[in-house]
Amino acid sequence: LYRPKVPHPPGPKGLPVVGNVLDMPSVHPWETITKWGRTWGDIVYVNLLGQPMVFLNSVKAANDLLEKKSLIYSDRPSLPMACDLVHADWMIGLHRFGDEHRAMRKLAHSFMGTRAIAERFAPFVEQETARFLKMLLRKPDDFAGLIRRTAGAIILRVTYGYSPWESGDPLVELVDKVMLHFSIMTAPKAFLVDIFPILKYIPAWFPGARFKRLAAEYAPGFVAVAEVPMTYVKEQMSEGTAGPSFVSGFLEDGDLTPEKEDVVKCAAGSMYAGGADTTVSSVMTFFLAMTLYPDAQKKAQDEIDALIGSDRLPVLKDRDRLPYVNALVKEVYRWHPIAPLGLPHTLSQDDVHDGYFIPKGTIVVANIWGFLHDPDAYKDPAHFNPDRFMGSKPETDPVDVVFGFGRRICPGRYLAEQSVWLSCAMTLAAFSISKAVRPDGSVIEPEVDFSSEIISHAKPFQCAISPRSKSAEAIVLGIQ
Ligand code: HEM
Repeated sequence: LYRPKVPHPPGPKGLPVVGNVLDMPSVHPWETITKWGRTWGDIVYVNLLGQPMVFLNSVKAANDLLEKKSLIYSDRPSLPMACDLVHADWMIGLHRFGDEHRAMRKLAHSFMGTRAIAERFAPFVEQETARFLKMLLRKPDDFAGLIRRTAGAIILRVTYGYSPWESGDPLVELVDKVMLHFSIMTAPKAFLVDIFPILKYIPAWFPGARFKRLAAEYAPGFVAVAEVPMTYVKEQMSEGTAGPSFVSGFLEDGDLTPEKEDVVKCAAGSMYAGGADTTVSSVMTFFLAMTLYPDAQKKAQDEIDALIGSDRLPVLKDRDRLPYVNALVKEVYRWHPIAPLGLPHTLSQDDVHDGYFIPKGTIVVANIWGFLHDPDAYKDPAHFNPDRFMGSKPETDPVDVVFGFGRRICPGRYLAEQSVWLSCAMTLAAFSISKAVRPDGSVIEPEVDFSSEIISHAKPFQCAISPRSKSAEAIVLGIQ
């Protein structure tokens, strides 16, 4: 039968066998992919050691493939290290597309899948964020640790009814370790076994099989992150002391089968892991931006003073009343999206799109950073400027893309939006953030750089954090 040859989408020409491996930088790959977009167009095709990959360089291309054709563009890559050796693929984010994934997402959706449902969490988010301010007053230099603890506290409270300790909490530390390993394992072709899957069968003592020993080291954390908090809820329930939570709500159901309990455990563990490291990155970016852009900070504080007053802290109900603060939070998401390349999707059957052939198994990556730094959509994109979202012709809302696409869109987005907004608004109301100063009076310029992992973080930086006024300090001291 005659079949006309349909070409792959255009892309940089690679070398025989290894393909484009040498073209793919490990530092800030989104910048190179954006350049490829300028040369090759919205859909760029590359081959990494025989693995076809497609990079989407416009919101339209991401919507056309990942939203409109989401039935076939919603699988995840099979990662031999993460999935076959560490067995981390019980997590929603790594789980193959199909009935189990759908069942976990359904549970997560019923728990936090709409803005209205997520609003039930407002009291927890407000209480934990207010506690964050109180701890920040005492330990301003530990702002990074306190941001991490607060994200952990919010997700652990809503998912398991667990309140972590102020520092050194075992569950916060456990999930941090697990997410570090998650980042390492999800870097493209991070381990030899990801390039040559057959290697998963060699014994751990074999020369070059370091990945096997690492897999054995990582695996228990991925079991514990699902089991330990689940056991905690069960113990609390048997003692009659369990607070309301996602897990206790389901465990109270008399008809719970062991299979359904397993789905609850995996969905809960996925939310706990997904919520631990993500909002942290956005709030750190907020602190960095406030250190560097005092005018934006002052404008937001003036708005809070004028519209909320200085005798109380903003709460989630104030969101619609603070347009500049809202614009500033949007700019935090845009300036540095926490997942610059989202999470990779995988195509589950051959597709022909716009005259190009994309084979089954292609890894499809949305260049979210590129969308949000496109000079045609955002004027002077490297500059942190909340005003771009004000006025009668605001630039496009980054929230439309930062949480991903289609049937894989972030299930925690409404909780995330609440947490990030409140951390920014409450911090702005109570504190002033500026560049740190050395004992000799010289100013410490923070380095503006972000890590290149799948969840990208601002590199550690210093800033000075102090209460804005005596009355702000008194309000923070009065927090319970
Ligand atoms: C600023 C905060 C956050 C951002 C920007 C963010 C962004 C994302 C993105 C881009 C994806 C990949 C979507 C795709 O594949 O197209 C994702 C997936 C996911 N997120 Fe979030 N996220 C955030 C916070 C959270 C929180 C707080 C939770 C948990 C409560 C969470 C849980 C998850 C899970 C479980 C997945 C995997 C979904 C799947 O594969 O079906 N995220 N997120």
